[in-house]
Amino acid sequence: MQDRQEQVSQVVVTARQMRDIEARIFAAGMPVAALMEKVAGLIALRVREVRGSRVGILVGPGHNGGDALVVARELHFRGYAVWLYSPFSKLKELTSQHLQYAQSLGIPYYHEVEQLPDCDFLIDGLFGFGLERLITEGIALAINRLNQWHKPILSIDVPSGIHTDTGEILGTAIRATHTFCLGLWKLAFLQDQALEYIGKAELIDFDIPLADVEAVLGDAPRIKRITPGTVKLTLPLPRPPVTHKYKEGHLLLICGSRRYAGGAVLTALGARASGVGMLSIAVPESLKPILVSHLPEALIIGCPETETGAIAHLQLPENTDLSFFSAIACGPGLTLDATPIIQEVISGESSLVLDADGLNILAYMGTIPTLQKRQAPTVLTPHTGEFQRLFPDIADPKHDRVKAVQEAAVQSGAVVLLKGARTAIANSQGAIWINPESTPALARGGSGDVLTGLIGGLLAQAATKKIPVEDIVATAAWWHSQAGILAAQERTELGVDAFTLTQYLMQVISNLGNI
Ligand SMILES: NC(=O)C1=CN([C@@H]2O[C@H](COP(=O)(O)OP(=O)(O)OC[C@H]3O[C@@H](n4cnc5c(N)ncnc54)[C@H](OP(=O)(O)O)[C@@H]3O)[C@@H](O)[C@H]2O)[C@@H](O)CC1
Ligand SMILES: Nc1ncnc2c1ncn2[C@@H]1O[C@H](COP(=O)(O)OP(=O)(O)O)[C@@H](O)[C@H]1O
Ligand SMILES: [K+]
Repeated sequence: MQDRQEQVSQVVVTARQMRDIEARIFAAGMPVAALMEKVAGLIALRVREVRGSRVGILVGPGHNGGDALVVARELHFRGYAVWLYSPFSKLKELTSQHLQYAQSLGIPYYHEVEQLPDCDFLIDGLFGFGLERLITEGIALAINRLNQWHKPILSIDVPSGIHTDTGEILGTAIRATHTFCLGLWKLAFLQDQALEYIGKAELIDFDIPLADVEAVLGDAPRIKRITPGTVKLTLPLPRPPVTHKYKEGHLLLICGSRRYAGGAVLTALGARASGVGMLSIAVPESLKPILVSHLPEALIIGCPETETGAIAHLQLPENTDLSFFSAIACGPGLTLDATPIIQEVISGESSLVLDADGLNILAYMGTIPTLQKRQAPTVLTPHTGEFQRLFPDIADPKHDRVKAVQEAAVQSGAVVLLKGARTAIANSQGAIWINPESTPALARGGSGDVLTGLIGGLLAQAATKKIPVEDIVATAAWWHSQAGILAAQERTELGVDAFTLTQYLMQVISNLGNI
């Protein structure tokens, strides 16, 4: 049984779902004003840990503005110098009452941003999850001006101007340095396009009953955050005391070309870190010595080469065919000349991960519909460019990455992992995992190859276990980015080349503690 904190940390909601959850709480008897008081009281406690005592408070027309006013009042009583800014003449009733009281306490109130005195930081309560329309005119100008002050801005719930679900910028938006997400993680926090505006994200848990969350989310496919808790349930640890190498999975990697030898090595090192029982690596014959020198434990299968140095066709050892392997990962460094290989592995019956040129060949051949017919699981791991080539009829993932990856998984019948700052994974039933933490240190050639090997290795080890494939892919994505984070902490964001990344993978698991 997971504890409350762990369960809450996995939940992701849309604005609509949040509103429905709150409606149940109010219907059960919790007064709206009492909830606002509780939530804003928790925010005020957090704000008091921030350095500075002169605070500008941005007040919107809805309950986000109400939250801000409760925070303003609390800071005022704690001795802070507090100034209010609100360009709105019409406020919701509860918000209006809080404004009236704040004014009665003598807290100054301005209608123009220029009137705000110099302050140490700002608190943004202009709009929360109720914002649905574009921000225009005076308010947009005010937000742009406030951003230009380059003061720390602490946003309440979401940075004002960000769409709570898609993370789109609705006209303009507050560039927060810190955002306190209230109650449950909103989807925007996991959408790449919102990240620059959110700053450091923190969840303020205000005791939403999990029964209400369950009632609203129901049985529909969920969007979930990947957490250490979910990862621990999926890792192939502890190993059974009695086992042997073939029981711990046999992964076949098919990768590399004369032009791209390094990709094969990186994929293989990612696979090695997964702990897979047996690793076989099919490469063009001329790459064999490099692979042997990097991975003496692996079985290197040298294959005949095309004139350009790509694998011409697979030449597996005697008495071996593709069904011999628990999983196959295929693609990094292949070049487009390896097209027949992709046709062969798709028609095979092993779990299959396709990446890089594997995906490009797939796009070129237009074989997405045939993936639906595969009996064994297929995992596709595109970055945005590969995604667009593979799924040209799906709306640009830049607008809503989560929706895009969901559609792709449904369309292809595969588990699709869309790479990015917040990597998203979907299965064909529409369920989604999102990796909530990563580092731009990974935006570097070759780091995706490492991920492919890691996914392949975990898939091979899970072949005989009943773990959903998307859970395994999610675990690999989390593991990969945590290694990046760890490496960046020690070596800065410039110090995480893909080889170095592979050297940090094991430490992530040992840091996880007892499993
Ligand atoms: N429910 C609760 O009890 C709890 C809620 N909590 C807090 O409440 C927040 C949600 O509050 P909310 O629903 O009042 O919406 P909010 O985000 O403040 O703004 C909507 C207002 O903005 C207006 N507006 C919209 N677009 C506009 C535009 N472009 N330009 C100008 N105006 C525009 C819109 O007007 P309308 O569209 O109706 O004309 C409406 O008046 C939530 O994020 C959290 O902080 C917490 O305290 C926990 C308890
Ligand atoms: N800004 C970023 N923040 C976090 N992770 C990133 C960022 N940019 C890229 N990544 C991660 O780095 C990896 C890059 O993979 P990919 O584009 O396939 O590179 P390559 O093909 O060169 O190996 C992916 O796992 C992706 O999620
Ligand atoms: K806000």
